Amino acid sequence: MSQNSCSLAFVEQSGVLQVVRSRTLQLHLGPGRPETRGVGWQEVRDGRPEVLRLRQLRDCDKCGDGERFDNAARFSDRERCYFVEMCGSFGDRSNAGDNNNDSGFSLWPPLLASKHFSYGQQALIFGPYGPHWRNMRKMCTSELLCSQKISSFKSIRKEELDLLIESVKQQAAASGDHHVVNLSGKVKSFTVDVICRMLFRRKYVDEIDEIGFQSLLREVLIWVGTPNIADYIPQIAFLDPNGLIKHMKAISKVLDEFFEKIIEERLQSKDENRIKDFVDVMLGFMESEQSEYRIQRHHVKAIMLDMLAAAIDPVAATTEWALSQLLRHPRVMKKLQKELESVVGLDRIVEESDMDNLEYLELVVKETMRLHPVAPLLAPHESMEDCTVNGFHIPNKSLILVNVFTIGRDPSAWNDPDEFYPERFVGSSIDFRGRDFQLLPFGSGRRACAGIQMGFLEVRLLVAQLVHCFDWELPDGMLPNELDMTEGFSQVIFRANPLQAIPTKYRLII
Ligand code: HEM
Repeated sequence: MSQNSCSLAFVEQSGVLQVVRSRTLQLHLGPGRPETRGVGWQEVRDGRPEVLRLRQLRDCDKCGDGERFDNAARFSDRERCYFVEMCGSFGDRSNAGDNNNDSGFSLWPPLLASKHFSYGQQALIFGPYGPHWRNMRKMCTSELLCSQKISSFKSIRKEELDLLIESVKQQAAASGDHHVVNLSGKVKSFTVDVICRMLFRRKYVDEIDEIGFQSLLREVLIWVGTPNIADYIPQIAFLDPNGLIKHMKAISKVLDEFFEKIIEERLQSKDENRIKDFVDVMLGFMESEQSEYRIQRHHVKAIMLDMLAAAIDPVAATTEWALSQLLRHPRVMKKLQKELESVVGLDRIVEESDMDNLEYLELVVKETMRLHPVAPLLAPHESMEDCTVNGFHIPNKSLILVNVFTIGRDPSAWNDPDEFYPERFVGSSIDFRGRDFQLLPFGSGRRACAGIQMGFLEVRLLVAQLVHCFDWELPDGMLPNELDMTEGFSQVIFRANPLQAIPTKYRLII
């Protein structure tokens, strides 16, 4: 019998697991849907129950495939895992009694991938909570992802949106009324190009770049998401048991050379008049003695990689799901188009300044993020101190997985939870910024998404432009309710198959 199953047997026989289960069931039953809510919090003293639990969840919820959850389960060598399915149990910042666990859950478990792709956990994502992380987080939120900086890149977003709309128009014109557009691909290209221009002012396209930039990024995300035996058993990491470390080292070397080239070019050219991109801003801090941000060259590179990893897929996936839901719900699509007609008209394109007046658009995006949180278990968190949640003791160094997918479909929190119905938010104060625990697409607390403002803006812009400029139809006479909504696997939950649709009419009169 392996050591793991031995300890499991001991735990089962000694009744510890049972006690924990029944105590959990009696006292802490989560409000999750019946088929998944066996426990609100589950304590696991061995890896296997956790893996089982995640598999059950996958089977019941269909919110991703096995690999996704195997990834989460790879930390199962840890002594304990807590699986959060309860609204109101995670990161409550109200300081109300024992629900204030934000500081307790601010760590991310150290993975080997984070060592190789984060310059030894020197960046924001993967960075251990502490003074350096706080300094990096402050720099990112106050200097790079703040409102002022984001709006300084307005012209970039406009240029890229114009290019997107023009390319759809041209494709449609070239092949008549029935040209099928790969909306997923278009949206993804937009997000890549925008973040590249914000970061280092250039677009990197596979065909023209010898490194194959997008492929490289894809590789990083794949390796970060691939279960690594060395994460289970750190003692054998030096043997590189499934060869991942060798691959990660090779990719991080190529990336490092790429980032070095960008930094060198930048240090050589001193054009003071241009709008400062993220690299300019960070190099400015690096060179300044007075800067409050203690940052060195490897931090600049680590943040570049963070931004590329964090800004592309979540925006692309959320937009893809929003457009899919609109195609499945012609009533909602028409209502959104009506709003765009009345707020913007048909004689000009949507501008960023219109966003605040497009209330229904906001509801559509909120409802999309409720049903399709692109990180359904968020990132794995780790407790950094003993704490108590709803009377349940969580020891230090426990893995915390928050099932925002189930929370977003919890029937005790939402009427008709599986329905796509944006109107449910009319007159409701529920927001997605981490204070309302029914809706946590960006996480909550100190480790919540640092790019909420930019992400929310980009998703609304993309959806608004595509729906304002064109009428859409599904290919091959497919009916709206026949559109496949199966989720695929990646670090972020995209559609399993790209979203394809036909732009049947250009609606604007310009
Ligand atoms: C709709 C778009 C987006 C969604 C749904 C989203 C969602 C998330 C989620 C769920 C997390 C993990 C939170 C946790 O585990 O508690 C996260 C982290 C993060 N996101 Fe986003 N994100 C989006 C867009 C962006 C954008 C555009 C950026 C900008 C670069 C960004 C930057 C980050 C960063 C830096 C972190 C790590 C924060 C930390 O560890 O302190 N995100 N995001």
